[in-house]
Amino acid sequence: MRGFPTLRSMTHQRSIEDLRAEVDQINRDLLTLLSKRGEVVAQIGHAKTQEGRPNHYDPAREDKQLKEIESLNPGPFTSAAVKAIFKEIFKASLDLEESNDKKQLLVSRKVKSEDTVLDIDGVRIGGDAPPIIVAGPCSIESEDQMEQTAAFLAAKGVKILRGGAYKPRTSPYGFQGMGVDGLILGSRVAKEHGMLFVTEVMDTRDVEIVAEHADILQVGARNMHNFALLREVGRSRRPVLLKRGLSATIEEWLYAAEYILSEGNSEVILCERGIRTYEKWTRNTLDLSAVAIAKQETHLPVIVDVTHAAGRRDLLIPLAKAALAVGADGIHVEVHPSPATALSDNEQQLDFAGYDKFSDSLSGLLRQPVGV
Ligand SMILES: O=C(O)C(=O)C[C@]1(C(=O)O)C=C[C@@H](O)C=C1
Repeated sequence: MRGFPTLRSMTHQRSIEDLRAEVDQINRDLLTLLSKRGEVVAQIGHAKTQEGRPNHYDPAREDKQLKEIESLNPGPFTSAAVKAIFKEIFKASLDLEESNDKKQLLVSRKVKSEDTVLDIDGVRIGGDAPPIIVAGPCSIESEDQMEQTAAFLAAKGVKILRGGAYKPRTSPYGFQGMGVDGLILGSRVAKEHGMLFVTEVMDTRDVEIVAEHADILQVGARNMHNFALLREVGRSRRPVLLKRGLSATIEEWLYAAEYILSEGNSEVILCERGIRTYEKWTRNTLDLSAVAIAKQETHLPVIVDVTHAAGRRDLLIPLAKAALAVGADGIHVEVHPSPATALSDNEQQLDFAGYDKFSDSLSGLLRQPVGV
């Protein structure tokens, strides 16, 4: 019996090898076209950046292309399959545009590969410098309080004294800080003990006066999105300690730093201080990956404020150890002679005995730069 003719006997069948060779050539052609598309799209991305459009995603443009692709689809692939492939192409194109954009950020390691090491009157921060400690009370409250704290911390080798003169309080009726008197006091006491003085500036109108008294200007978490303030501290020519915003993404934090660098001030210290999450057992959630990412993606020093991250004293030692283990260039911790009577944050500041225990536990990690 001869039976029905098979497909093979009806057509001249090409061998699998032969067909695969043709597929290989089509792949090469597709790749050439894809690369060509990528280059054109990169130019679109560049033009968008120059127009000041940081968000390159354009769903309307994608939709228009998908509609045309659907109407022209000759088969054999279904429209759904072809659309899925093109959506992947749009996604890769968008990633390309955005990564090109990031490459040009002044904070990026792609622009400056070596670590930025700050040298503020001989105090080195970042790079191969040993991790630093920034310590002091939440608020500057009195001469006695500052004098006692500075004398204690200086004797322990702490080189940077912190203290808030302007306090961003949740309630407008809470203690708002000593203002200019606090600045004068903080800077005098720090100088007397051979320390640098860091304090927060909250208002563009105060940048000049704060820069006159402080060695480092702090931009607090609540002001990380205050772009006018970021620009102003960028023009101030004082090093800036930039805290990450309460709910800021890493990208937003790095863009905030970019604002400062773009004004010509490259002396920025990033400070991770925990972010808001659903977790209630800590005041914030310390984001250690943000520290590792900021170290990887930027050339700036990164420190960790363990006090605000935890909001509780019993976690300060393990969190500081973890921060140093992931590469932090320093630790920020609040210390007060009598936390119970402090005018702000009295739940979380360390007393002197607490600080002794804290620094003893970290001593091995503080002497040597981690990873060297
Ligand atoms: O046409 C643009 O605006 C592009 O940025 C290019 C492109 C694309 O790949 O076609 C990429 C991302 C946008 O979401 C839309 C379109």
